Amino acid sequence: METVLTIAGSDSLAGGGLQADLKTFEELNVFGVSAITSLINVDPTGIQSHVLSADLLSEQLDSTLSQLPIRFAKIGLIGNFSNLLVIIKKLMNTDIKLIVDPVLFFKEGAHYFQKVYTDAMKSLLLPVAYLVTPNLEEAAFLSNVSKLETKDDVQQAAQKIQALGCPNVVIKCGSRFPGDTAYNYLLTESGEHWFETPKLAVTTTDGAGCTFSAAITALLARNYALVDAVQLATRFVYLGIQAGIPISPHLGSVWQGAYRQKEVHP
Ligand SMILES: Nc1ncnc2c1ncn2[C@@H]1O[C@H](COP(=O)(O)OP(=O)(O)O)[C@@H](O)[C@H]1O
Ligand SMILES: Cc1ncc(COP(=O)(O)O)c(N)n1
Repeated sequence: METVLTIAGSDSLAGGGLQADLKTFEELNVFGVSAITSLINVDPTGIQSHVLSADLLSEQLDSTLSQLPIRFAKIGLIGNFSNLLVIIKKLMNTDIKLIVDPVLFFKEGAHYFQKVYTDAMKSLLLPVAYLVTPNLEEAAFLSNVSKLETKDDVQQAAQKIQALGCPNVVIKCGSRFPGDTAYNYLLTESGEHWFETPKLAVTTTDGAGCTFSAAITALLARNYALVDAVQLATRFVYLGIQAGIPISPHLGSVWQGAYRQKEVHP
């Protein structure tokens, strides 16, 4: 069985973050290990974040990378500039393929990141990544395209993000995009693909982005082609949102077990 690594924050409500990643890995038949960057608490007042030290992150990365044959790693919430530098230092001269979920704009509440951090994400992390999976707000931020309201806007933003040095980009249009359809747009060096599902009128989308990106990571580790991995990840997260766990009138978590229950697996 393939071992995949998530470098992410902990979300105590377990919708997103490393909990979502590890559950998704388990459901998709890869063995998940983790390096924790930070602890996040989501409550009705917003998000509280506690970033772990660079030394603690470094030790976890050494432990996993030195003892396990890892070919794919997913990077979620990093939290600050020093932890971003640790990740770059440990991973850039390896053959590990990096799937980066930027986690700059949360739907669970507002959170501010320093410019030195967001600049480093653009100039240091994306150029060494294999795939980046921004949500609509992150895509607008990374591409400097102010409004993503049409499919043309999304295509243009993906091209600009690709130009930062990451060969493959998936923009998750999700609930933020106008209309009744939830789109994912994949741009690779050899072409483009749209994936779509009906938009669900539910609040159980905490963890949707993490789950989607983790599903792609697991499937790539199982040698799926990127297009097929994005296709199946779209289905996996759709079912997870549909069967999600409501927490408050505004918030609920994706349930990663939905795909196992609904689909027949050979
Ligand atoms: N309302 C929705 N209905 C159906 N699918 C959705 C909905 N919201 C999000 N998704 C799916 O969840 C994935 C994550 O999207 P999104 O919630 O925008 O990302 P993030 O969690 O990073 O903000 C999308 O790719 C999309 O497939
Ligand atoms: C530690 C952590 N990282 C990321 C998210 C966002 O999750 P999503 O964008 O998938 O809703 C989260 N809730 N917690």
